[in-house]
Amino acid sequence: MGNDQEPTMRCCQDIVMFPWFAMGHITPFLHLANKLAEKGCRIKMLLPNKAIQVIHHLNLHPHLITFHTIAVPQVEGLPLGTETASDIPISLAHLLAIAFDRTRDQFQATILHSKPDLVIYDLAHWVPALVKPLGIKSMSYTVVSAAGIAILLVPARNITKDKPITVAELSVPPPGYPSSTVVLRGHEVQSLLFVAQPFGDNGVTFYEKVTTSMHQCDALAIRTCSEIEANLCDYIGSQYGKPVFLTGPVLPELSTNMPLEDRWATWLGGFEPGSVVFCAFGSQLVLDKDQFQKLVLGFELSGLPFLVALKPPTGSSTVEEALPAGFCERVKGRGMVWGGWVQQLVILSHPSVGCFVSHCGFGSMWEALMCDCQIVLMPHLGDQILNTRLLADELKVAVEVERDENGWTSKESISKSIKLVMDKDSEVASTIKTNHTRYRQTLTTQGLMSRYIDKFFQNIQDLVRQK
Ligand SMILES: O=c1ccn([C@@H]2O[C@H](COP(=O)(O)OP(=O)(O)O[C@H]3OC[C@@H](O)[C@H](O)[C@H]3O)[C@@H](O)[C@H]2O)c(=O)[nH]1
Repeated sequence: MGNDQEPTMRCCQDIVMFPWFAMGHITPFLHLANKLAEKGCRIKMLLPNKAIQVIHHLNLHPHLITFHTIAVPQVEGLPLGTETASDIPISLAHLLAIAFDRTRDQFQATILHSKPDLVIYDLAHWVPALVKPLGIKSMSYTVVSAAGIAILLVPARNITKDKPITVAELSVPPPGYPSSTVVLRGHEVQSLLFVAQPFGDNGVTFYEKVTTSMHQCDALAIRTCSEIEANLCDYIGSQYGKPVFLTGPVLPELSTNMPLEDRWATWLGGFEPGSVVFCAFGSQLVLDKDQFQKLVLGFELSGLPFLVALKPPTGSSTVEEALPAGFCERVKGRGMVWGGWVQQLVILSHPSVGCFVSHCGFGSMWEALMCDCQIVLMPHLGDQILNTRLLADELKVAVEVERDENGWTSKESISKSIKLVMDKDSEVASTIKTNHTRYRQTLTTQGLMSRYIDKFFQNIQDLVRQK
């Protein structure tokens, strides 16, 4: 515990973590906790009970990382028993945000009792005001890319309740924005207008929540690395006028030595090295039936072997019942559409897999960068679009599937992109392969990730020592 009498001797040993109630946030917070525990920190994570049940097995240091249950209050309109974003459709997330803000008293009681040196949190914009008077430092930790923040969630946007942002304003990057490639195009802006909508107690908007969180804390942390997003991180730092500490992507140890399920090992083993196209769209996305059918028809049209792991589309209880007529017979022996969870990381490292078709969620973005498959991207929501621009247009390690001005894609566009990256004689395929190899080698350099954690650990020590 820090010693207020001897500020210069204080060290950051006791940390409270309070992530937004979504598994995509809670899991990376726990990965960071594991890394900090390796350095001797004691971490208390404040989480809903259901989340604790789901992730407790990922706690590698139970004697140092403890979970403290936060009861999620009932909010009108939120289904009974909702505790995390996984329990509800995305359209109800704003109600969960109200419940999240109403856990403030529980948070405060825990802080008063534990008196940590540092609170690491996200989206709980009221945390700095609660902990500062107690002499406790606070740090907002962004677990999505810097790209997902820099163009939208910065003070230069100046979105207020009285002056909601228009599509035209959002189409132009904010003043001083450092990239001409990581930008939004046409129809994509529509999907980001939600930032000006209420997302929490007392009508606070998503934009206010994030910008207040990032304004009022003592330092910012982002789960990325400068090899990929230096300019965007610098821009965020200059916008908020405070240090930005990078943790690196903090991926769990790549457990590719974990055996692949027999079913997939046998199936993939039947194909030539680098020939199979693998597709998965993360843990949340549910396509509508038309999009789902176009997608699988695109794989069929490519003529290549494929393994697609997707949730059943809207209105179907299985993927089988949603497949186009005659599809199974036509792709028999070379194509598989699976409606359940698969071991994405292990599959990506299988020698037969040569191409990854991804929605470019933040986790998948890093997994794509680290594997040696060709990458084809089909983003659907906010940060996935910006991650896609980063990989396809800035780093030039991937190809994005063409969409029309309504955001729709065709089976021909999907097949064209897959064939383009899989054609060994195509210049595009060879350029993205070369660039991808260069970034992969940089990111997998021995010691790179641990240097990020060492530096981050030092950063938080220095932070808590500041008056
Ligand atoms: O079948 C599967 C599907 C997915 N996965 C894993 O699940 C994880 C998915 O995480 P992603 O961040 O890529 O995507 P999600 O859609 O689940 O995330 C969500 O939060 C992060 C944001 O960037 C995304 O925009 C949002 O959708 C990856 O680690 C992937 O390897 C599997 O292991 N098997």
